[in-house]
Amino acid sequence: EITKEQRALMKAIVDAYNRHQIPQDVAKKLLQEQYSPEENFLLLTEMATSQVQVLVEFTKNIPGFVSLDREDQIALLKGSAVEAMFLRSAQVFSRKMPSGHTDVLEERIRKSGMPEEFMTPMFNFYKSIGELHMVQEEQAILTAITILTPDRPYVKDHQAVERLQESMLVVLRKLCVLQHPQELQYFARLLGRLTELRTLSHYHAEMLTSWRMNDHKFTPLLCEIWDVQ
Ligand SMILES: CC(C)c1onc(-c2c(Cl)cccc2Cl)c1COc1ccc(-c2ccc3c(C(=O)O)csc3c2)cc1
Repeated sequence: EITKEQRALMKAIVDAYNRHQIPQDVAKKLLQEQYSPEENFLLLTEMATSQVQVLVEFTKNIPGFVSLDREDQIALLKGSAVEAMFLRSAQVFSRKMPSGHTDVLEERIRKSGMPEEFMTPMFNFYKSIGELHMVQEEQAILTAITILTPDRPYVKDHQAVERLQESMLVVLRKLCVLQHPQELQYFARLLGRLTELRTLSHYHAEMLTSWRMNDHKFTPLLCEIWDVQ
């Protein structure tokens, strides 16, 4: 019962999601570089910077996004970047990466000078995403839904964003019923992860502050999207 235009919407989002990925040479660095807190932090910074670039390209391909008010587009990207990156890196964790990327990413995050108290919620989230066994379409649409969240700071035209998010929520709900017929509450569980993402995003803001305290440097792109420095 997915309509023609809903299928077109889903295809556009999934194609954009697959088209825009971290370049292999950047991802491969996870395996190559040394292990020291400084080296790990630098690598993670490079990953995040590359991921933000990928995220911007993906977002521009979400049907209707570029027709939104320009300033609202920026507000949505800034407000959702961390959450979208948690979703993306969570999928890296749950996907048994070839050549052991997964534990390498965990290893580097654990030894990057990140304050201990953020590790537990972060890795609990990664585990809870892994347990969902999301198909690629669900991952792509859930990321788009996260980006098109109307109540981000400084968004002016709530309505316009809500309309776009609404149409994607409808598609996601139908997809969940089709992909996970046994699990009646699967869609509700997926949305529950979005709530968890908000909490992680608040933790992340504190993490940034504590990193800046012991003067960790970020790239210009990250400074801009996270309003630091
Ligand atoms: C500035 C830096 C220290 C930082 O601050 N907070 C976070 C941060 C952390 Cl530590 C966790 C979650 C979110 C953020 Cl922003 C980070 C690191 O952010 C990352 C963002 C994205 C990846 C990431 C994505 C995709 C892929 C793929 C793939 O797609 O094939 C293969 S390898 C890989 C790696 C890793 C780390």
